Amino acid sequence: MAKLQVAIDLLTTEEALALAAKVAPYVDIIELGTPLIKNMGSTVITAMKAAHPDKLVFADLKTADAGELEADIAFKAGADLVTVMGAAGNATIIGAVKAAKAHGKGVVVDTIGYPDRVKRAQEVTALGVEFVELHAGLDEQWTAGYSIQVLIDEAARAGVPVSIAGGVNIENVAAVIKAGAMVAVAGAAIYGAEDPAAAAKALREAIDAA
Ligand SMILES: O=C([C@H](O)CO)[C@H](O)[C@H](O)COP(=O)(O)O
Repeated sequence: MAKLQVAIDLLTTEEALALAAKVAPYVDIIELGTPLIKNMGSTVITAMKAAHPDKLVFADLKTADAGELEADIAFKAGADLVTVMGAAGNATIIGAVKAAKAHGKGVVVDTIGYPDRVKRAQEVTALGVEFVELHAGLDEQWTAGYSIQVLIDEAARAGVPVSIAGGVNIENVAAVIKAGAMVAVAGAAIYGAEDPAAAAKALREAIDAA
């Protein structure tokens, strides 16, 4: 069954916990966004895991170097999954995977900004990562001409476990799952909604029906 991941791009632990409390019944993975972790530090990871021990807590570290060290910090704080940049060297990804194995947790590679996301997804899967995030970041999404269809087409030909992030919403989530993504990541479509719980519920239902 495909998973729903809520990306919490809010800036304080208090706001993140409040949102997670509303949407937890409908999501499988709670992502602590990079700006949130940069603002609050690893304490937000600990607070979220304590509040939601039954959910996978995803620390969007976007590690670019010192993979083992940064991953170890997040796993010790309570993370189940951490991200490493696909643009990082293989040694960084291998280091993070080493830390994940030591903790019984996992690494996700984020392909943001990488020219050939599918090729990199196939390469890093061989390094032992859990899955690869085909990701158009917020800046890319705000660039004229952006369409999530690019990521949907990439997922369909990746042939390795992937998630899709970058503008997932109720209009396109079924296509995201039908393309083969094992995880649909939704940030603004949930935290920016008037009723985040209703938005998460609708996404969950659309995923289950796809
Ligand atoms: O990972 C993200 C970004 O780099 C900022 O942290 C977003 O959470 C992710 O792209 C989800 O985006 P939207 O669903 O488009 O809000």
